[in-house]
Parts: sequence; structure tokens; C-alpha cells
Amino acid sequence: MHTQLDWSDVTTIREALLRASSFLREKGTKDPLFEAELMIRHCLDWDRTRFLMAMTDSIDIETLVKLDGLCVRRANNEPLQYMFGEQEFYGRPFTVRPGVLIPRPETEILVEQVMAAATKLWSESEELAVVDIGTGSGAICITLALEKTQWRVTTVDLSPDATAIARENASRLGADVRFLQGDLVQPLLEAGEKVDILVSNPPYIPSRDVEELDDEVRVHEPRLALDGGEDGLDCYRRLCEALPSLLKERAVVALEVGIYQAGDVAALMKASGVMDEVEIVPDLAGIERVVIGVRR
Ligand SMILES: C[S@@+](CC[C@H](N)C(=O)[O-])C[C@H]1O[C@@H](n2cnc3c(N)ncnc32)[C@H](O)[C@@H]1O
Repeated sequence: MHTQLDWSDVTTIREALLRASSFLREKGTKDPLFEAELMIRHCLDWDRTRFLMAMTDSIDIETLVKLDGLCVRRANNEPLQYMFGEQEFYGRPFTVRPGVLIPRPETEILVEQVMAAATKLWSESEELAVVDIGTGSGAICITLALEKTQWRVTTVDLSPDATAIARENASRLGADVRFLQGDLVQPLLEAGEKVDILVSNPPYIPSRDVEELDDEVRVHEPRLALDGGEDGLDCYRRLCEALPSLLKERAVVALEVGIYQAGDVAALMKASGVMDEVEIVPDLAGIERVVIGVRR
């Protein structure tokens, strides 16, 4: 067999684990043993218990060839989520591939904040018009559509790849979402549509900082999902400028923000002149993560 690593003396799961993890360690992977375990379990479709009980079991050549391929991709800093094709968000599996941002756990806070703010303004049965700007994998819009089945959820992305993958996720997870391809809120403004809730996790990394990101993010995740312009605030500026034309009389706006951006984004939201209250919410690490505005 033609492989990158030498597997010739590897016969058991344990030996494969040690060979893969020492290769990953040499290549600078931060948690080589755990990642090697995840790769073996992925190749064999095993849960952790099955894996731990099988240390002395023999491993077949086909699995070693698959494992070899994964090790080589990981040594090239490809994210595990792209290699495995999946990332969990809000307890559900989302398909991810290069071309779409891997959903992050902190974005779950954005989703929770939107739902919590809605319960303060509307009754549970209200059929709200909700828009998620910057679809990505569909993590936000699909989760909201599944958690609040009475809401009419629309999402917009400029990227055809993201829109295609999010459509796949919606049908895989059984979510009813309307997908639009376009520039931020432009498709809604053109159609003269107004919304009760606007939610977005837009690209927010200042352009010069994109070059400083780890290879795992910079090389493999789409630049369109990361680069927020010179100061990282381009999308927030444009979204907040559109609020007066876009929001209904009573509305919620919830935006995820990058580190040190919450104050600026809150100021942009207030400057729109249509929000009655603007609040900043930290994530579990205490980083200001969501700016949420309410129009009563
Ligand atoms: C940070 S990602 C968020 C993806 C997803 N909502 C999530 O939270 O995982 C930002 C998304 O915005 C999209 N995007 C960037 N610029 C855009 C624009 N001008 N109009 C519409 N979508 C845009 C990107 O393609 C990307 O999918």
C-alpha cells in the first residue's frame, strides 16, 4: 500500500493510535493523541466506549489507508470538522465543507439571546418574520426555524457555496427556511419586506488581522466569512444604516461581534435612531459577544 506514514509494523488499534499521534505531534498539532483517537473512531464509525474497549483488537489495511489520508490532511492544518464533514451546533449535526464557516459554540449564545428577547416582546404563537444575514452552514437560521416552528425564517448570503450547503442542512434537518442569495439586506429592501427580528453573525475580523489568524482558519475557512473590512465593522455599519427601512414597529436586532467590537457596534445600533434599548451580552468566557437591540 502507498501511504505517507510507515504503518508496516502496526497491527492493533493501540499501535495505530500511537503512530498517528506521534506523526501529528511532529507536525505541531496541539492535541495529537485526542485527534488521532477522533480520526480512528471516524474511520471505524465507533463511539468512545467501543474504541477504548478495542485497544488490542487488530486494525485492517483499509482503515490504515483511510487514517493515513486523514493524518496527511491534518498535518496540512485542515480543520477536523471539514475532514469529518460535520460540526454540532445547538445539539444538531450540521454538514460543513470548505466554502462554509464552521459554526462556533459562542454563536449558540446569539441564538439563545434572540429567543429570550422575543419572549419578552411577543406571545409564543406569533408568526414573526425573521431574517438571518450571512447564512454560512445555516446554523443560526435552521436552529431558529426548528426551535420556533411558527417563525417565518429567511436567510441571505452572498456565497453560492454557503447557500448550497445550508440548503442541504435544512433538508437534512427538516427545517423550513427561505434562502436568498445577495448582498446583506439588499434582497429584502428591494422586495420592500420588513422584519420583526434581524439576526446576524457577519464577517468581523479587521482585514489586516486576517493574515495573522492560525493557518487552520486563514487557509481553510472562506475569507468572505472572516474579513470585515478595514476596522472589521463594514457589515455592522451597513446593517445598522438599513434598520430604519427594514424593521417593523416592534423589533429585535441581535448581532454577534468580535473581541473589543461590542461598544462600537452598540453605538452604531443606537445611531440608527430606531432602537429603544441596546444591551451587550458576554459569552461564557466573559467576552462581550452579542449586541442586542429592542424596538418596543
Ligand atoms: C461569520 S460567517 C457566519 C456564518 C453562520 N451564520 C454562522 O454563524 O456560523 C459570515 C457569513 O456572511 C456571509 N457574507 C459575507 N459578506 C456578505 C454580504 N455582503 N452579504 C451577504 N452575506 C455575506 C459569508 O459568506 C458567511 O457565510
